[in-house]
Amino acid sequence: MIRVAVAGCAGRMGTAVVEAVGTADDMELVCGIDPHASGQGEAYPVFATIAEALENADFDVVVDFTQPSVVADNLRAALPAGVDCVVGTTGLSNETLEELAALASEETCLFYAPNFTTGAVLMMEFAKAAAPYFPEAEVMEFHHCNKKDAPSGTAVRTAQIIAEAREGRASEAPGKETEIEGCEGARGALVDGVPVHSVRSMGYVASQEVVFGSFGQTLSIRHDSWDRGSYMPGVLLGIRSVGSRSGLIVGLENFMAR
Ligand SMILES: NC(=O)C1=CN([C@@H]2O[C@H](COP(=O)(O)OP(=O)(O)OC[C@H]3O[C@@H](n4cnc5c(N)ncnc54)[C@H](OP(=O)(O)O)[C@@H]3O)[C@@H](O)[C@H]2O)C=CC1
Ligand SMILES: O=C(O)C1=N[C@H](C(=O)O)C[C@H](O)C1
Repeated sequence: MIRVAVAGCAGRMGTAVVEAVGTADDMELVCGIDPHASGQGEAYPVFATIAEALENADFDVVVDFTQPSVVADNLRAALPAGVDCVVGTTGLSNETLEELAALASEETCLFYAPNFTTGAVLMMEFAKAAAPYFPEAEVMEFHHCNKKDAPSGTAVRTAQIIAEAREGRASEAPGKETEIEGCEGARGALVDGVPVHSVRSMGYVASQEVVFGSFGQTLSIRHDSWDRGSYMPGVLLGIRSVGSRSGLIVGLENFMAR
């Protein structure tokens, strides 16, 4: 049995992870961690902080779906204690992830996936394949209005992948210099030179469209998550995979079978 703790267990994603882990035959939900969970009605122990959980419970893996402002401190506590970390919380830079991974004991794994759906992973792979053939690329992402970070982690990763595949070639489309005074932001945020546009609205869970442009043609690659259940097979795959890996691993593609 893989012994699992879920940080952010009272949140939108944490609630779904608790349920998914609870139904997996090879996993045991040891505890939740969330400062605002009541700890009363839950069928499992809940601690307010990861420090309390590490002191009072024994688990192999912590799954973190908390907030950009707290995830780094959670990892700073878990990694030196030899607990493998499966991280979905977005907002950490590659540099911070590398610094945190250096705190891990030798056999411990820090796994971060900006998106746990197979569809989004494929969207990014298709974008990587298309990028060298198109002079222009823009990323539009659409999320529920309670999301705390913008751009999304998926959009940041997609822009990085496109920039790498373009090998430094800059976009030829008119850029931020064309924004009208007082309307700055109209051309989006530049992430590694790729404009990213973030929409926040009721009605969405998470969607992203990557639009590539060339002479007389566009190519649109779109992915939609309409239910948080879409992330759960990827989260469970991450939990099952980290025990046999060590160091920093970024992206669900590292564990997906072909
Ligand atoms: N990688 C992926 O595939 C996905 C990633 N995400 C990311 O996951 C993160 C969480 O998203 P979502 O579930 O919507 O957010 P929520 O705000 O619904 O959930 C976060 C939970 O974490 C709690 N929390 C706050 N501080 C701590 C702490 N120190 N320790 C433990 N728990 C804490 C919050 O409590 P309180 O609200 O009371 O502060 C809340 O209950 C975001 O960064 C989001 O971008 C989301 C979906 C998919
Ligand atoms: O906050 C969310 O909901 C999501 N966050 C992740 C991100 O920032 O990319 C993954 C997915 O888009 C849902």
